[in-house]
Amino acid sequence: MADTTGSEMKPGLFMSEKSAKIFVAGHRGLVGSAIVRKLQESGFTNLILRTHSELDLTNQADVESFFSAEKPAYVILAAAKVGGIHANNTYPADFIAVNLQIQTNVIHSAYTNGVKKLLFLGSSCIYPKFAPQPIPESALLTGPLEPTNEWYAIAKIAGIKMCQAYRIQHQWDAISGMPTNLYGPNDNFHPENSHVLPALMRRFHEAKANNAEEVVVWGSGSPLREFLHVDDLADACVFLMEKYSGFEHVNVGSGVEVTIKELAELVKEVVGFEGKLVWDCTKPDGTPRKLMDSSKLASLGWTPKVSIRDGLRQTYDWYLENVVQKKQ
Ligand SMILES: NC(=O)C1=CN([C@@H]2O[C@H](COP(=O)(O)OP(=O)(O)OC[C@H]3O[C@@H](n4cnc5c(N)ncnc54)[C@H](OP(=O)(O)O)[C@@H]3O)[C@@H](O)[C@H]2O)C=CC1
Ligand SMILES: C[C@H]1O[C@H](OP(=O)(O)OP(=O)(O)OC[C@H]2O[C@@H](n3cnc4c(=O)[nH]c(N)nc43)[C@H](O)[C@@H]2O)[C@@H](O)[C@@H](O)C1=O
Repeated sequence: MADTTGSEMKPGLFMSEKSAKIFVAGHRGLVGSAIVRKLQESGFTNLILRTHSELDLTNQADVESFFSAEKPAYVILAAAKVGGIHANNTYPADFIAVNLQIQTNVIHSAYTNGVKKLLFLGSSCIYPKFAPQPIPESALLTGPLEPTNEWYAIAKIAGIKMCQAYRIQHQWDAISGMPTNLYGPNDNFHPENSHVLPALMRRFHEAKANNAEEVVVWGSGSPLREFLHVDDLADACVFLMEKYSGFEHVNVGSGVEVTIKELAELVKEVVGFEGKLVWDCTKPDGTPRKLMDSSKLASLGWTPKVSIRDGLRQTYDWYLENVVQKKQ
């Protein structure tokens, strides 16, 4: 029986192959665009990119044709159906079906077409609602999930397990990273379907522009969330492609958490809104806390660099230049 952890695979090839074909799935998104920036900054010259309209990753035949024609050497899977607590709670069928289809198609076709290494991205929501904090990788599947996003979480857990199954049966180098809540340029600023940070940034900006007296924030404000700037995540993804070839998924967090109330006050300050906050407790809080233990990644030698205050300022500057000014 082969080594079930696939540990015979040797990391350390990726950074030496700057002309290797790398398929970044989801390259226009928050994470995918940051990964493209990081790979280009690192000197990679042969990125294979396809927009959603050029290649619908839920279409198995089209994904197989793409891989058969392009034969990328590496794949970073940052394409998914993604949204905040309201979107997850409202469209459970889309979140489980689309994500299972995308990841199953990409992981399988990558393997059958000779990709050397694939990085799958899950999320911190894979862990039980009341997991021990900070949450170690070993907490996976040890308790009930958070109901507002369990459908998305199940899809992501299936992605981790699929990577592990291909490592066991085929000795194929598929690895999984579990990012915490992310933010930064190219985020989704949709008023209803986005995550909390971009939602508040847009809402505070519009309130300031309209001289509104108050801004509604969802929930009680008491949940805690860990945030990581997407440039740090992209750096961690390239780091994992180079340094990690292991069976278990790897948490990718900042280790810094804030309450939603503290986050709202921070965003309010960065945007410069001077009105008051009103809390809409008809909206769900979701999981009370999901601070991850990222010591496994730290032990490999990676640490985050962007502080939340600097990250918020940089993201708001980007929002003003790329969203607000474009509308004028
Ligand atoms: N944002 C966050 O806070 C976190 C994100 N993650 C994970 O990071 C990854 C990327 O998320 P993020 O960048 O935030 O998401 P985005 O929504 O910003 O980007 C997702 C990308 O996937 C593309 N996509 C979606 N469906 C399809 C499809 N059927 N075929 C082809 N492309 C498709 C989208 O294209 P288009 O927009 O044109 O449809 C988009 O470019 C996901 O795996 C997510 O689970 C993990 C933890 C936190
Ligand atoms: C990334 C990860 O995290 C997601 O879960 P989440 O962290 O609960 O997502 P969220 O950012 O939407 O909410 C965080 C908190 O913030 C509060 N909140 C206040 N006001 C707004 C608001 O205006 N919008 C939103 N979305 N939330 C708000 C909201 O009530 C909640 O208490 C998964 O869906 C899934 O995508 C996943 O894997």
